[in-house]
Amino acid sequence: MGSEETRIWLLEYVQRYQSWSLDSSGVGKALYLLAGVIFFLVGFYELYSKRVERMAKLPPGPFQWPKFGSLPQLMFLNWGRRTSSSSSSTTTSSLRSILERLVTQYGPLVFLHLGSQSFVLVSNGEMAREVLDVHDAEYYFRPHTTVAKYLGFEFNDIGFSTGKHHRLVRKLCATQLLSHESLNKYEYIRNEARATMINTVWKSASHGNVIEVRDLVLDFTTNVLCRMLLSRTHLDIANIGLGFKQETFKSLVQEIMEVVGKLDTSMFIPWIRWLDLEGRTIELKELNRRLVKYFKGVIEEHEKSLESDDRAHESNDILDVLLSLEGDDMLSDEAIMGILLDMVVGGTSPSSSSVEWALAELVCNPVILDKVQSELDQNVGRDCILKEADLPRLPYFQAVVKETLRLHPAIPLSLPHMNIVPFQLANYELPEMTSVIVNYEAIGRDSTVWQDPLEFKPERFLNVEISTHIKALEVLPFGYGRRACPGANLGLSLVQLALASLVQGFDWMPCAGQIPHDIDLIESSDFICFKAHKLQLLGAPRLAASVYQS
Ligand code: HEM
Repeated sequence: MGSEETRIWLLEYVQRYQSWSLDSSGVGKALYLLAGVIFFLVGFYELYSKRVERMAKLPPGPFQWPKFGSLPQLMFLNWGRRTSSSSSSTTTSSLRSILERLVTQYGPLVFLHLGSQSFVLVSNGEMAREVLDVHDAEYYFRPHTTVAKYLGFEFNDIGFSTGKHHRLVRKLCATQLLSHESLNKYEYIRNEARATMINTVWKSASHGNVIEVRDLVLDFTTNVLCRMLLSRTHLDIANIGLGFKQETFKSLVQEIMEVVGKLDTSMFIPWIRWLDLEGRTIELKELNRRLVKYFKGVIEEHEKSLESDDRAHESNDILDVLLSLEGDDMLSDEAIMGILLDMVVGGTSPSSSSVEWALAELVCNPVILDKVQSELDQNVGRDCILKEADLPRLPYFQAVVKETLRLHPAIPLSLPHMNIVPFQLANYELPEMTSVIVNYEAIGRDSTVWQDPLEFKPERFLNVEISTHIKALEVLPFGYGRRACPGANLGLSLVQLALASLVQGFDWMPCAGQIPHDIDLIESSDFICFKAHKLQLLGAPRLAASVYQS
């Protein structure tokens, strides 16, 4: 085609096009539509290719829908179904069985985008080391959730605070509140609370009553913690003249556990938080109001008592210590309330759940129970109840405790460990504000580390120090790094003292009509992993009557 011909063809073409575009018969509209579709597709391709590029750098995980991420799939997975493990009667909760499925499908690092929140689930020791050890400083932040605001007293407690304040309260825990000296100082409280517990079981057992192990041990741990912290048992709380009707700290803590355990939509879609669809914010505000009322009363009482001459130089309980801090260490009322609450919640339930699991495993495995009792008889005898100083001389009993903490970690999933800037994890790039959840339960049950991981076999800890396994990040019942449990030593003392005393003091058997095999080991799906059904047992005293009455 010559240039003149081309010019004419183009003119004709433009004229035809102009007539189309001016034509209202529909062809023009169709062209506009087509242009729109092309524009949209090009835009979508651009966006999608960037998304694919971005996602290629993320750990593997289920498909993400725009805006909702993987929420729809997780919601439609069968939350109620329980999966029985093949090699033991241990049964995982529905939530954790879903996570288990994700781990099987995608491996030890799973990326989940839920609503607008990013999560990474870490399920083996090697990956946990990256988060809790190598890059601990980058991953120790916590997201600012509604729970953190109201139960962390505006992020001033231990578990939800960060930065300078977190460093200060952790130092206080290590050097004063939960130090070895402090634990020694309060040994008499543990012994007195233990005596009450043993006496309660003895009375119930003499009447042939069924014993609810969880309630019993929760009473013991709450008594110890409340006395250490506030010099009062939880049962006193209704009497402090604050207008509470039969409010006990135990019931408050129970309510807290229930609210914390609930999943709510605004966790994943924060911009609908103001709607408070599930009414959770109202619940949390109300709990905060009652806690503040309670704690303020106790703080005032302690302040008055400290001002009086006789106690000014003598700190008796942990609240006294907190109120006596001076200079840079001085804490606000919010921080004091946060520390007290963290210690009661963190200290009571995990210790009680560990004792309940241990006793359930022992009754299910009578041969192991027998060995523990023989060891106690040989080393302590039957004329007196054991002392804490006897515990290091009971290696088989110690192995039972360690095995319980491995197989049934009280806190199976960590709180979120968050990075505030984008960060590299293994070969992946995690966007900022990703919440890393460490799956402590999966780490302790990793079949590449532990033989028969779902079997209760204390023998595996007989000749190996648990600290060796902890250093290798193969079992982490108390977490690791900056966010590791500050109350690990106290927790361990409570579990050991309660369990050893119950096993030395009584023979334990299932309720009438049951055999050991009937005791289920189904886990609850709560933040603290209790048995799904409370352990009910019959006890028979094995020591002289005078031991239970002292
Ligand atoms: C058997 C008993 C206990 C177990 C199994 C246990 C377990 C744990 C675990 C696994 C964590 C780390 C969570 C994470 O990685 O985010 C933790 C943190 C914590 N625990 Fe414990 N704990 C026990 C007893 C206690 C006691 C007795 C106290 C206090 C008196 C306590 C107070 C805390 C606090 C305040 C945190 C948060 C630490 C922080 O974020 O800096 N725990 N606990």
